[in-house]
Amino acid sequence: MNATTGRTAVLETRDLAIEFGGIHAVDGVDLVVEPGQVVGLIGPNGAGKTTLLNLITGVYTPSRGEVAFAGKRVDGTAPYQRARDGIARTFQNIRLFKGMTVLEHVHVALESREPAWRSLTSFRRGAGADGTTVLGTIPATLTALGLWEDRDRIATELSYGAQRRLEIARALALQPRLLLLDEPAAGMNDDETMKVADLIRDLSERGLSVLLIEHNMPFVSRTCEVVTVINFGKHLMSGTPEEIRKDPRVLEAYLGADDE
Ligand SMILES: Nc1ncnc2c1ncn2[C@@H]1O[C@H](COP(=O)(O)OP(=O)(O)OP(=O)(O)O)[C@@H](O)[C@H]1O
Repeated sequence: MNATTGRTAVLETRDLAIEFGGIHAVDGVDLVVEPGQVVGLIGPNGAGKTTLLNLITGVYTPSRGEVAFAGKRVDGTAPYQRARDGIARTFQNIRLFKGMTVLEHVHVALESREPAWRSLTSFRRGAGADGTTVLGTIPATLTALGLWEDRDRIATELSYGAQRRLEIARALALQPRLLLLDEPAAGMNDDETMKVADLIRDLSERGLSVLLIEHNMPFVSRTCEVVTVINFGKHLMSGTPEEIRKDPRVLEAYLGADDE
């Protein structure tokens, strides 16, 4: 519970950590995402950003610390359970199915959303087995992502940017409360990048909470209210995009990295 707002955070990690054979990939990170907030996660290559997402989604089990989703501890639950609870994600490397159309990808996500017994008896957060997503209907979702015209095309034959947009559409079909995006703007041109940024703002205005990893600072500035910087697996600072851009600790972290 946030002492200032009195609201329960959608996501809260406390002292979250994992090590791989002596490498402290994530080392005691506290992170909060409030309802409807877009939080950016930045840091040099190898800082631990994707590993943090993998801890939040349950791909990895933490060596210490906690993950709470909507006020309830979820560390220890399986990734599929967290997805059903309302945590959806996209990946740094595009993961689409060969031979499947755009529309089929969204339908598969929709069908995986509920256990069969539950979709017969109830609906969750205003959506059941009726085909609704965060953006209303599937056509509305695909239209918002500029994919409706391409709905019958084989997904892997789309442009790289369109494939990334499809991953977001697919994640939205899970009707999440928290959307985790790993470099959503990678491979997109400037126009596509800004359209996706505006879409993310729109989603947050509809109440969706978003945690995103991104290196593209104009994109981060346009979408995120708060940015958290991690370096060597540790929380370095949090602030507005403007505060982050000016902070000497952040500049130093990036300059100190070989490949940034
Ligand atoms: N499964 C794993 N086994 C061993 N080491 C790992 C594993 N996953 C991540 N690491 C290590 O953890 C550290 C953090 O990696 P991670 O991919 O989380 O960084 P990142 O901030 O997402 O980097 P990038 O911006 O390059 O994607 C790196 O040193 C990486 O090599």
